[in-house]
Amino acid sequence: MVAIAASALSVAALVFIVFWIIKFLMAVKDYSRTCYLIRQFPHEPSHPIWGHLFDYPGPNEKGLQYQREMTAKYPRASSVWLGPSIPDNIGVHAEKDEYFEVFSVISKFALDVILKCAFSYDTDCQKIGNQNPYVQAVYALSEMAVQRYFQPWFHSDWLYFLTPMGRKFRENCRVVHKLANDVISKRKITLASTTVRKQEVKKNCLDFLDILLTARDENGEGLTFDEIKAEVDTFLFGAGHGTTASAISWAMYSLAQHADIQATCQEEIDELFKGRETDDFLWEDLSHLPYLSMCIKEALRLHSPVPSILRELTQDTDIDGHIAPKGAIVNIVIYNIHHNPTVWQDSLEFRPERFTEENIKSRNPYAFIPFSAGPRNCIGQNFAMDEMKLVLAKILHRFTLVADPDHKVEKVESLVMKAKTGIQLKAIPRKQA
Ligand code: HEM
Repeated sequence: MVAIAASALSVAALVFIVFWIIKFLMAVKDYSRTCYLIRQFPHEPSHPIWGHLFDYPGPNEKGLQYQREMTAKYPRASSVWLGPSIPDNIGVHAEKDEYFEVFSVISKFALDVILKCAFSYDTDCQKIGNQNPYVQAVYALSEMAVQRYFQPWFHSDWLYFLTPMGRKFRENCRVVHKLANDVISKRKITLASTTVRKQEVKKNCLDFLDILLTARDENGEGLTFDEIKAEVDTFLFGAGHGTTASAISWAMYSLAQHADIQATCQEEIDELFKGRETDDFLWEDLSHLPYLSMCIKEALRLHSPVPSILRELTQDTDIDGHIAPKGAIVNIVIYNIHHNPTVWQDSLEFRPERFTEENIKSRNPYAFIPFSAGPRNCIGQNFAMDEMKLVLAKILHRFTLVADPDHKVEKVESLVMKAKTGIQLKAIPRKQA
């Protein structure tokens, strides 16, 4: 009798242990999958209980192929919007002779740019600013995704969505997805019904959304609504606006800190305008700003707007004599690569001459990877470089930037590199400078 009870007890104990081992393995799997999903834009969970668990794994190869096509053709799409590409609010602060917080001004600008260039969509985030529920939701989601990432106990969807933060997250997802849905649906109708848009598409005046909606594979099949939405999300949140906002803000900060370097940029820009009647930039001007380009690259190195990326190993990999197993998630810290003392002497110094052609040639190409490297590198990098050149050239043509000497700027790693209490700069109109 005792023996039967003992063996029943050990079977129960065994079942209990196996149950917890399975639970543990599922939690580990859930964790790595969540890391992956958070790396993409955290789209709205498709199921009330399972949340993201059985959703599509972010943008697929077919979609990325279209994205690549778009970036190859982008000058035509975005040159339409070369005109107003200076952050409106800088002029307002300059008139009042006051310091302004750079991230908040530039990120609204960058959101306007990507919405306009990729989707021909006017939001005017710069004017409406934080009162716009859409802008609010975008910022809140970026913050929440980072908070969640650092709280592993919330990686499980069912627990997270029971919390007030999880519910707020979901609410914000709805706001954002409503906009994506509206933009796509409206364009579908315009494409189907207006000859003007069709002619534009024929003439190749495409924006990113046109490409997604009109592209067909070899069997004549297009992307589904959900696939298009995944691509729109990647462009808007995962990739196209926070990154550029961070890069422009930090470049402005470094230039403000180095009056001599800033002045050299201004001379280069003024030279372009000699003998011209308007101060509109031409598309060709972007290839005649070598010194400004060097400053931008040095800012990308020094501040690393995307500080780190994750990769899942598809095979056992020898890293410096240590074998990292297949399936492991590896964190590649771009910021550390950009501060490797064996490559970059005095790495915390802002020195644009590190990017003269000669210096670039003598360096390992993997020493500088702000846009990552390899087959999944940033497909928006040419667009981003042009956007940065254009906006910085426009700002420096009109203003001289000065940093607030009483404000301490401290880096804080988020999805993109930010400053703990922001960056405070003043823009002084150049005639008075
Ligand atoms: C200075 C600005 C930018 C920086 C520093 C940057 C950096 C990066 C990095 C490091 C990656 C690799 C991410 C990873 O592997 O986890 C990436 C991917 C990507 N970026 Fe950018 N990016 C910038 C601007 C943009 C812009 C403006 C767009 C869109 C117009 C864009 C679109 C993308 C897309 C779609 C991917 C995913 C590519 C893929 O998975 O194959 N990026 N970016």
